[in-house]
Amino acid sequence: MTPTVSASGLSLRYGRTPALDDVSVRLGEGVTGLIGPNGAGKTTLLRVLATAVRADRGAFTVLGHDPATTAGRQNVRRTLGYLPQAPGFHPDFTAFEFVDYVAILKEQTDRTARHREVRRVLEAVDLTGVRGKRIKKLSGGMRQRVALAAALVGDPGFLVLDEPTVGLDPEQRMRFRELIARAGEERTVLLSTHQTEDVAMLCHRVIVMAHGRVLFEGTPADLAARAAGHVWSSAERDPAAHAGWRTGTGSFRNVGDPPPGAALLEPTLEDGYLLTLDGTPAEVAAG
Ligand SMILES: Nc1ncnc2c1ncn2[C@@H]1O[C@H](COP(=O)(O)OP(=O)(O)OP(=O)(O)O)[C@@H](O)[C@H]1O
Repeated sequence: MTPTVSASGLSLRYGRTPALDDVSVRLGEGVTGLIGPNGAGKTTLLRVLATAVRADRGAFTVLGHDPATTAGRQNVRRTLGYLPQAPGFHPDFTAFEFVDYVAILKEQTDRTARHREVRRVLEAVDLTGVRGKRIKKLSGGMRQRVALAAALVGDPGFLVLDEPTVGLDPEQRMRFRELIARAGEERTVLLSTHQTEDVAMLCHRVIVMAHGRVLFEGTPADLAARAAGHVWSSAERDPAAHAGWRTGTGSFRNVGDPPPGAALLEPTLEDGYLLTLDGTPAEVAAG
């Protein structure tokens, strides 16, 4: 992987809380998923990389630009599309007006070229038909697409998406995944999510964070493989399992250290994630 975004030793404290604790990551073209429990530091990492907040320590570069200098920071911002966790829409704006407003903030001063760009990004997220509608009248899924369109203005090389699939129904989520996959074809996308399914279906790399630290960085297959030999089925709940639940077939699926002779199951990414959070030694997969 040729890294397009590299961060090393990022640390940031809020009072006594280490939101980021010596975080080093490398991203390449395509979609990288960032998963971790509430308070893991995902949003903080995205905000640092989006130059919305500065780390106390550490450094990073985005497509060769170093935000440590004013000029470098400006270049990082020019190459960036950011979809924050709670996009601040003006509800009376139409979809077109909102994206146009973002395009103005992104220094697109030529009105004709800017409007062409606004139409392009709204088309890219399939919102052409409702571009004149007020945002308050759009569904949650459509609003998320307006926010994605705004992030895509100017064709940024680095797209930062903070939990973009939250609150979407399964069909909307599927459509949104399609759009993100398309967006990731020729650029670097970092996507924070609580859905291991988003990662399994969409991401070529995955980073697991907890307590401000990176616990795993590698491919989704590497993460699933961490649980090989640690997932088994049983007729009754196995008290030795770290986690276990009754499945639709009535048998239990257990994750942890199996008893001798257990009926081992093929691990999923979610199994690997659960075991990683459960204190498996921190590991960074090669590549
Ligand atoms: N502005 C802030 N002021 C004080 N503490 C903060 C601030 N932002 C984040 N924190 C704390 O930093 C830690 C990391 O928070 P962060 O929002 O980055 O986690 P997260 O992984 O994005 O969580 P979630 O999945 O719930 O969005 C948490 O303990 C949080 O309470």
